[in-house]
Amino acid sequence: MSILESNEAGAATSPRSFAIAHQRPRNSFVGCSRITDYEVLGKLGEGTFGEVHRARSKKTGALVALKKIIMHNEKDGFPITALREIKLLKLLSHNNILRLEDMAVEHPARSTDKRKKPIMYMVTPYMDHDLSGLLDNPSVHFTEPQIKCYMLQLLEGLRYLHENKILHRDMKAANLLINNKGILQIADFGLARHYEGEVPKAGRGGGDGRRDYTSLVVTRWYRPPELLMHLKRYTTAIDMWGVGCVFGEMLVGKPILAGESDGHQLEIIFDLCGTPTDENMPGWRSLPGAEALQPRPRQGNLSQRFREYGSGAVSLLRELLKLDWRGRVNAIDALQHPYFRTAPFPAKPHDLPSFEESHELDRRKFHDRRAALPPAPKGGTVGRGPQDGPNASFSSDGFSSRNGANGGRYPRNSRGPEERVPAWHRDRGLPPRPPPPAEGDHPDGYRDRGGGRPPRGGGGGGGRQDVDTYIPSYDRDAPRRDDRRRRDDRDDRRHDWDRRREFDDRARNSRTRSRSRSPVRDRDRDRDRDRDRDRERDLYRR
Ligand SMILES: Nc1ncnc2c1ncn2[C@@H]1O[C@H](COP(=O)(O)OP(=O)(O)OP(=O)(O)O)[C@@H](O)[C@H]1O
Repeated sequence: MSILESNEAGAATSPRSFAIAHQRPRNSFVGCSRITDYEVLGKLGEGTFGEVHRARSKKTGALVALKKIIMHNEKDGFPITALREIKLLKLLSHNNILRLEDMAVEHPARSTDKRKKPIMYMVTPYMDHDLSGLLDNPSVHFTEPQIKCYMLQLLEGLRYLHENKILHRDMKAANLLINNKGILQIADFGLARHYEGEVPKAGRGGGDGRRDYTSLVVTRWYRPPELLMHLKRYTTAIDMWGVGCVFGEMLVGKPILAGESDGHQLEIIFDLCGTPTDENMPGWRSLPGAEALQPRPRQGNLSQRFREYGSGAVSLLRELLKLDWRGRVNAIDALQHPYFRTAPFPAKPHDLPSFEESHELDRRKFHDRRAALPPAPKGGTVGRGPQDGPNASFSSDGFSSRNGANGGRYPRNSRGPEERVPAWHRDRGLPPRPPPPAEGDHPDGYRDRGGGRPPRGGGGGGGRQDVDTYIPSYDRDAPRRDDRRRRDDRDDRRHDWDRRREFDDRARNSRTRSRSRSPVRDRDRDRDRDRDRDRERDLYRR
């Protein structure tokens, strides 16, 4: 039975039946503890919600992660997005879904301001890594059996979510947590919601959507073409596209579709998957965001770009990155793909090696470590081939397969100009900081067309393709991955003016935060970004 029971018309029933249908044992959620029940050990990451800390339970001795719930606008009360995440996580029970174990409350000290509200923390088991942090660690090398093992777990988790009528809507490497027992868990349900369409069935792809949702979901690099073209009646297939991006990222060691704006994102998708046609993406022309599109005809270079990872990987990637969302493979079928039944076979989680912790904040450490490695001799990498260097495996398309995935099996035939640069000298593809949305853009992705009202109807809002709908945040000192989405688009039930206000505050803060006090450092950083941008552009032009 589905967690979210639906009536005959397919509409959601009450939260009560939602909870009744839930199988999770009662004793698996403590309820509300005090923060003093935990010993805080250090910061792991900074999300849009707030900081995430590592801690130890004083009662059980278990290591946990405490995610602080930030009240962006205190007078609005507890954020609805956090409530959604808590509600969903309390109900979910699967080995590949992060488990919410407790909520902890921190009361302000008596002497302080009486108007201060208590701070709430979500308590989840501590996971040693997030996938993007792990991929940033220059000493980590994924093997093909390992990639298969993570992929199977990811697909199992997603099959469970989709069967239970839940859309994750923020599938990305940073939201996949991995522990040193080889277990992968899907995290961050701040954007997740109940799905009211048909659950996926074997051999039937994602099917058709039944109702409209906001199209401003999913971090840009992992956002499928139908969302970039503002389809509102979307399906579970949006999460499957994200799985395809994560799969490609595990193969090459860095994000495979790192767009700099929504328009650029579509362009690089077309480079990889081909230009949409009535055959490969039926109905695309009538999507609101496709009105102004005149894409240059291309066949797509997916097979060529991923050739070195073998035909099985290419075939699965093709299924996951299908432009046609109705025909895109679902999790049930992806789990049956021959890729997982051909040698080298998937590893068992307990057979995987353990790694040094890698979280969002560790990335700075890896960044510094990579910078400290000896520079490559100019014009070549003599003595630093795949066998010699710590991560020296190169790819002809300019995407570093620095994992040396499959224990050095990859890549086979790469002999392009980029391979003259050692992998550790190549960034994982950080784009320059995109500009904030143009004046008049609404935070949920539609543009004000004079009347100031959102467009109506099945397709939702058409937006300008050169407008960013997601403002990433960067580290103070170093540019960081652009896979962190602003959180203010998370609640499609909030009023637009609330979101606008929160969005403006956030954009202002992130602008101030991103400038350091040192003009020299700012200048160097801007120069680095420009260089990275030029390099990325060159890569995409190929
Ligand atoms: N249970 C956990 N164990 C270890 N690290 C964790 C855990 N939960 C979160 N983290 C770390 O904290 C980071 C931010 O967590 P999370 O994505 O849940 O926050 P968020 O506010 O939703 O972030 P975002 O703004 O990216 O959506 C993660 O990428 C991960 O590095």
